[in-house]
Amino acid sequence: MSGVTEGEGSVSLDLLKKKMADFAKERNWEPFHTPRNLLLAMVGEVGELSEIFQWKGEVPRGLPGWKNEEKEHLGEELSDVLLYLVRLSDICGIDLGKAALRKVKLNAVKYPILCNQKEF
Ligand SMILES: Nc1ccn([C@H]2C[C@H](O)[C@@H](COP(=O)(O)OP(=O)(O)OP(=O)(O)O)O2)c(=O)n1
Repeated sequence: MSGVTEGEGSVSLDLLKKKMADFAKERNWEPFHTPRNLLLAMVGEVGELSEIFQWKGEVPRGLPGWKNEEKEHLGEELSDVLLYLVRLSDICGIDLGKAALRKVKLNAVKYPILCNQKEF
């Protein structure tokens, strides 16, 4: 792995991957970080993320009116989902960044821009 730094700028998937690997190793939790366990943990966190929006009705973009604590909580749950996804990909030997870029390309082929959408 190269270029794993913790600067003020953007955060790389490689950095998160290393952080999660170190976290598990330092605690001797590697045996528990199996694909199935990580998948179930991630789905659990998706549930916690869903609870934040549950019963709120439609929420406008940017979350106007939300308290700082609510936004911080949202950031925590989004992060839990991302971290487990990164770890799951790593454990499965999938380069998540590469796979996602490939998928973006596939999506563009599957859903071409139509003429009447270009000015949107
Ligand atoms: N075996 C574990 C347990 C936790 N974590 C890490 C990944 C997640 O980012 C976070 C999840 O921790 P919790 O299970 O304590 O979940 P929450 O932080 O959501 O706490 P709570 O469920 O109490 O709200 O910790 C991990 O990598 N491996």
